[in-house]
Amino acid sequence: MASAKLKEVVETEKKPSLKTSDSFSEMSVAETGCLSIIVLGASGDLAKKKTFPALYNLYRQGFLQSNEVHIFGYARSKMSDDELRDRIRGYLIKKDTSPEQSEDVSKFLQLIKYVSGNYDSDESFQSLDKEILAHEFSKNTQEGSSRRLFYLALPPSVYLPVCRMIRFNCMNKSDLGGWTRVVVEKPFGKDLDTSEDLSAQLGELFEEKQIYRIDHYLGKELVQNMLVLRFANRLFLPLWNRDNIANVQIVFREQIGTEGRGGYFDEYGIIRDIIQNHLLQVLCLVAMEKPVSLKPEHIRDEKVKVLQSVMPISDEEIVLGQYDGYTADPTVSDHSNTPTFATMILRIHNERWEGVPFIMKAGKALNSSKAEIRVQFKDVPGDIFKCKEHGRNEFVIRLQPKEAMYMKLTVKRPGLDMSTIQSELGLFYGQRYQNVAIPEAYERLILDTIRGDQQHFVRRDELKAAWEIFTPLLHRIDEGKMKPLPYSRGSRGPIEADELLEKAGYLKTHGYIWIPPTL
Ligand SMILES: NC(=O)C1=CN([C@@H]2O[C@H](COP(=O)(O)OP(=O)(O)OC[C@H]3O[C@@H](n4cnc5c(N)ncnc54)[C@H](OP(=O)(O)O)[C@@H]3O)[C@@H](O)[C@H]2O)C=CC1
Ligand SMILES: O=C1O[C@H](COP(=O)(O)O)[C@@H](O)[C@H](O)[C@H]1O
Repeated sequence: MASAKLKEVVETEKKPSLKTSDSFSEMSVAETGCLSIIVLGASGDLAKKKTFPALYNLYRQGFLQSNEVHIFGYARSKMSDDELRDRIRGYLIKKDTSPEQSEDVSKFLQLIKYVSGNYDSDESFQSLDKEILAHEFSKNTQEGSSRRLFYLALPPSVYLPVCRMIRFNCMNKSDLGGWTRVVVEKPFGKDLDTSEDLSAQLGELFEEKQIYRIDHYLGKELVQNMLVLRFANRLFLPLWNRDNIANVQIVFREQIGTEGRGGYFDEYGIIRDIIQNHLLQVLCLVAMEKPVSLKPEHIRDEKVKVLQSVMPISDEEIVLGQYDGYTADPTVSDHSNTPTFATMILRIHNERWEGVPFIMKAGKALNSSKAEIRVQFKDVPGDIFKCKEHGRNEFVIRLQPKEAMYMKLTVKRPGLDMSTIQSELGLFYGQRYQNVAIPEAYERLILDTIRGDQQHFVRRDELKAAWEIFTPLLHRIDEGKMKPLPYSRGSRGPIEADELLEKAGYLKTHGYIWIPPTL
């Protein structure tokens, strides 16, 4: 008996914990019941490309154990368990997958069961509940201690009926340390009113602590690094303000257009798809004050404050674009006014940031794919080197691809002359952390939902404040009062966007060429 107990302890120590693993956040109850993860919309794009691969990666690393977890795919499409597994397999097996990994994939796929049903049918959700219960009984889980995670990989139009069905048919049966949590994808609404309406209705069904509004940018390595960078480095503390920073750019560029998602995109546009959520979340982390602690509520309190300090966006500080050929997509309206590109300036009215433009830029069908934060510092006062032509210090945090951060610096040009040149100090993750696999954003965030850590999820008041910033502008665009400018596929977007940047005070560094480090 004693040795069995010892074995159990050792095994628990070896196994990666589903509880929050570090002192950054707090966790509470002992969780012993089995875990059911239900992916609603299992036949869809997000599920196959992101959700199931993230679950597989968690399984592979031991965060999901086959003796306690079961995964249910749910959608209307008729298919067998094996048909769903075959669809997913193609996204898990790569050219370089080893035979051992293929075996792991097969074992993982055996944990998946498919249930077909409608999104507004009690009967369908009662069948789903029966399947989940059967799994829970098979694991001898005491009723009430089981954990149920519902992931809505679904179009927003069905969030409410689906949440109702979960609430009335599929909840964890009583409170014995178990739980029911619901992960909701963006977009959460289309403007302030629709979002508030959705929040109010969801709020009648679930408590805030059960709702996980996912924004996958919050799961990206360098986005998660932002608070550490800002608040754990003495170097940045005194510089991070209006006295030293001239402007900040937060940029998302994508080479692909809206192919395959034209119908969805045409209804939402680039501001709702990227800027109102992903880029705004990044802005919060760049601009917020130091939280009292790293508790999720303390961090989110500070994010809300900075959002509430953003001023209304002026029409003179926006450039919208639409790429040539966008409306040729049969799922897009011929006369669509939807922007596929936008550059705009946000201004934060507080002591730290008054007068510093935050330039938000996002576009599809551009000449490159990347996401980055560029913090441009002011000129050195009393410049004795007359080095203005070499440009300003700029701190760049490249979120993707190839995570990196580097500081553009002015140095003495090597050689006999006393002249200056622009160079850089850099940290390139691929080079510095060669043996570390950087987790996918979804992987990290799904693990957080299982651990009950809401730090990297969007709170209701945060969402409201975010919609308050963009709703007036979105309404002007929806009413056709603002028109997107045409731009060519594969270009930088409308030329007017670069002019806006210049007007905002961004100084481009001329003649500087970054030489990527080699391993
Ligand atoms: N795809 C992506 O890259 C990303 C998606 N998201 C968000 O994730 C969610 C899911 O996206 P995605 O997977 O692309 O969506 P899909 O369009 O692929 O839809 C998912 C599933 O929902 C069902 N469905 C589709 N349309 C309807 C409808 N009108 N009414 C009821 N059910 C419908 C279909 O399953 P069936 O017919 O079998 O029931 C479909 O397989 C969305 O909220 C999206 O905004 C967020 C970030 C990235
Ligand atoms: O949410 C979305 O994000 C993707 C881009 O995600 P990334 O992690 O590859 O940067 C974007 O393509 C899509 O339009 C949007 O809905």
